[in-house]
Amino acid sequence: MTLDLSLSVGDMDTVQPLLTGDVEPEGIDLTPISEYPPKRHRRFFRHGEFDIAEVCVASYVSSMAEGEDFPYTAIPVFPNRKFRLAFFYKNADAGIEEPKDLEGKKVGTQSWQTTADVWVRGIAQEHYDLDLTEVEWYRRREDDVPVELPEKFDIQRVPGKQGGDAIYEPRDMQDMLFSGELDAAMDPSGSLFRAVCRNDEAEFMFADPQAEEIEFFEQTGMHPMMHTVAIRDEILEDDPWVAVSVYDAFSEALEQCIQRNVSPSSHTSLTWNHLHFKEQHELLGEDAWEYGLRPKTRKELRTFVGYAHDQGLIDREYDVEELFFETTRDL
Ligand SMILES: O=C(O)c1ccc(O)c(O)c1
Repeated sequence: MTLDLSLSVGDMDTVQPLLTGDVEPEGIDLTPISEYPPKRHRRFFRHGEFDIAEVCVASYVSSMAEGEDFPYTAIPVFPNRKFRLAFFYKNADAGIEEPKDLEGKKVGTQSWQTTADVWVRGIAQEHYDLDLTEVEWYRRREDDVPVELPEKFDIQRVPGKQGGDAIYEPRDMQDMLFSGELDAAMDPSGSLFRAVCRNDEAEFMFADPQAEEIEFFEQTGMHPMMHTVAIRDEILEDDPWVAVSVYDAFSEALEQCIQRNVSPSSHTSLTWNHLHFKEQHELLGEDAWEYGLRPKTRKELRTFVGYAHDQGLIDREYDVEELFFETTRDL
């Protein structure tokens, strides 16, 4: 007998074979649903949709707070990794040379719990000496897993488009950054990236973000994970084999993705994709996208948990093992 389960993931190449049905987890008849990250995370964490979902690591660790009983557990699969220093922008006239100059300034972020922004804030603090408590933060969205944030952080809501009793809709971060109402902003969605590439009012925080990211990798060996995969506990309680079956399916999908990327074939309009992949492989190593709890991934998770703790998202620094379903800790 097979189980009928729903799965929501993004549309990244790492998970495409699960969306197309080219890869099917053993014993499971999957209904795959592709959904854009913030909406997918909200639907899973707030509304309990989907049996299995690719989710934001920060909201997942926040859901583990003592006394809370969120009904899902992750497996060590990380379909989306990015350095994110290229997703950090400044107003061109704000007089910001380096992240430390953001002390006393206004900085936009998505939700406090957006994993990409947790990484960027943590790296800015650890590697660029930015005191996060000295920044005036503006967030666009409430966190998907509500937590009480420490008062030492000055976090305000981005002003709404309309005043009065109108339903709150945050003002556009691009307008606020370009006009100088925000001195800097973080945006993992890519919409500020496109705007910054086309306009002079704002710039990348780092003059050469790719060089900055490569240096970060050379110093730390980390390729930050954005997402993990969570499964509803009621399924794992009845059928614990689902965890390894889903892990294996994500691993097979990743392998197929890598095989496509290395081939100079006709599946992409990126003319130099195979050469770009070769360059990435030489820079980041064979395990750039590894799944499972190997030493590199353990370091990334420990660092992330430390950042999440420093930033008030979790009340203690969880051990890496605690984060994942028991049978998937040693795969
Ligand atoms: O909050 C966002 O916009 C956003 C965008 C892309 C992501 O991968 C993500 O996790 C969040």
